[in-house]
Amino acid sequence: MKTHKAVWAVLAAAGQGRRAGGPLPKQFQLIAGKRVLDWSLEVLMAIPAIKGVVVVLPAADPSLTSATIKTCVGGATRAQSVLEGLYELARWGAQPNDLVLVHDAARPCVPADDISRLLKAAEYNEDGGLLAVALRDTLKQADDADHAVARTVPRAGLWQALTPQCFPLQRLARALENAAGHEVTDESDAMERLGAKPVLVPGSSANIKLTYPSDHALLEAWLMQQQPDKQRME
Ligand SMILES: Nc1ccn([C@@H]2O[C@H](COP(=O)(O)OP(=O)(O)OP(=O)(O)O)[C@@H](O)[C@H]2O)c(=O)n1
Ligand SMILES: C[C@](O)(CO)[C@H](O)COP(=O)(O)O
Repeated sequence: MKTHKAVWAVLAAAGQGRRAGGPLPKQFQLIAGKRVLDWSLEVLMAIPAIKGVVVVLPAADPSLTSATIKTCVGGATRAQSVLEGLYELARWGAQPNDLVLVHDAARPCVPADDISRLLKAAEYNEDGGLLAVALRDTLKQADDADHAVARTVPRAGLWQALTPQCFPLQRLARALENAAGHEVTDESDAMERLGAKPVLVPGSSANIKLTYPSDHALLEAWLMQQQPDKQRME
């Protein structure tokens, strides 16, 4: 049964991008003619069900604000930044049972279709859900000392978590508050700690996160395909 009302989004863009390097945090770097953050925001804004988006930034910047976009300042960890985004949504008028899509600004290639399928799944599962990709390569556990293989890990049932991840606002806020002081790298982990069983929604393997400098070229190739006119000009 459908239990939720409006749908909102939080775009996490308050990180420092240490692993990606560069003169600016990765979400502000230009790829295929646009900031990574703007590519990601554009996908969210194209989903008709989304009522409003809170963009969580490293420092105040009202320039992104519009009737459907608000901004707030994030925290030291991704979890703290997302929590700030949820508080901003509540101040904006979002209701406790409303659904919130949380997306990494550093994942600009997420297909809109994947988000729509995630929303449908989360609307019918009270514990929410997340986009994910089933592990496809053989998995090795390394011996920390010298990178020798300690063992092969059975990969059946293992998935890589992507974003967006989608949960009811109030339960997600409580889960992230409860996880304070623990290392939680995604919303699902915080929810799982409270006993939730979010549903895994198979997503596109193109939805990679800009994490290391070598990811830049992959993202650029994908995003250029979305912009055939620009590709022809260059
Ligand atoms: N305190 C933080 C940390 C991360 N993020 C956001 O969460 C997303 C995914 O996080 P990650 O790839 O770990 O980004 P960074 O923390 O910026 O990267 P790094 O760990 O390399 O510094 C990014 O869009 C990032 O801007 C955030 O909003 N607030
Ligand atoms: C939320 C996330 O993108 C899911 O894969 C990821 O956990 C972000 O943090 P990480 O530090 O890059 O793992």
